[in-house]
Amino acid sequence: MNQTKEQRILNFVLQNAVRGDPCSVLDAIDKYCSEKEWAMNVGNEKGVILDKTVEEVSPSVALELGTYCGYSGVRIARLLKAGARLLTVEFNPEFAAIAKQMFEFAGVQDKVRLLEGPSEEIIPQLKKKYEVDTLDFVFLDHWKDRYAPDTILLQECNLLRKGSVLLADNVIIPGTPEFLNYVRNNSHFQCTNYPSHLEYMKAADAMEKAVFLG
Ligand SMILES: CCc1ncnc2c1ncn2[C@@H]1O[C@H](/C=C/CNC(=O)c2cc(-c3ccc(F)cc3)cc(O)c2O)[C@@H](O)[C@H]1O
Ligand SMILES: [Mg+2]
Repeated sequence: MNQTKEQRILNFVLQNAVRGDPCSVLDAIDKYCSEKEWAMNVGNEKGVILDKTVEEVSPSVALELGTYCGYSGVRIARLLKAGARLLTVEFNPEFAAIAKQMFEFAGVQDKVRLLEGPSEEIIPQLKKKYEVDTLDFVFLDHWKDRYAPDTILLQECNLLRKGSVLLADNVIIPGTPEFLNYVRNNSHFQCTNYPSHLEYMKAADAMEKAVFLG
């Protein structure tokens, strides 16, 4: 049976990274995806913006929408303080299986909980089923037309508190126009744009930070 690209990425990590060393896992994924096969990981340039935002927020409870192979999940989890946790949502079972192995190899599995299913089903379960009060940080990197409806759903479920930070990938390419219009024209959000580049490419991309003002 032919391997998928995501399986090839995981195998490259298993053979080239160091078990228990999250940075070596990130470096291996970036090396493979820049030299062999492009993949939609947030990458190292936008990854630094993600790192700085996570360090600034120092979240106790973080949510990621769109796990994919687990690159940004490893990136976020490696920076979490003792006792803090990352909930990451993925509805493709194959990608979820890859990401789980990625988290275990990186040694961050105790900080990460992968929730399998579509975000619109998982988000309303976070309080009761996953014992979330409010979210300190949310990384949006799933289907781009889901950013806006899920941001609204997070508010409807009372999962955001004064100061909750949303960070959205790809606001230029592929683009998230509905989300940008929503948060930038909403007095309950304070927005900041971070110009960067598409992972592993020269094309311009950007991330948008939207702080919920309560
Ligand atoms: C139903 C809600 C819902 N619930 C749960 N999981 C969900 C979900 N919707 C999606 N997923 C999973 O998230 C991941 C998808 C991520 C989608 N990301 C891009 O499309 C993207 C594209 C480019 C790019 C491509 C081609 C170019 F030419 C340029 C740029 C660059 C980027 O950084 C990108 O993130 C997959 O694992 C889905 O299974
Ligand atoms: Mg992305």
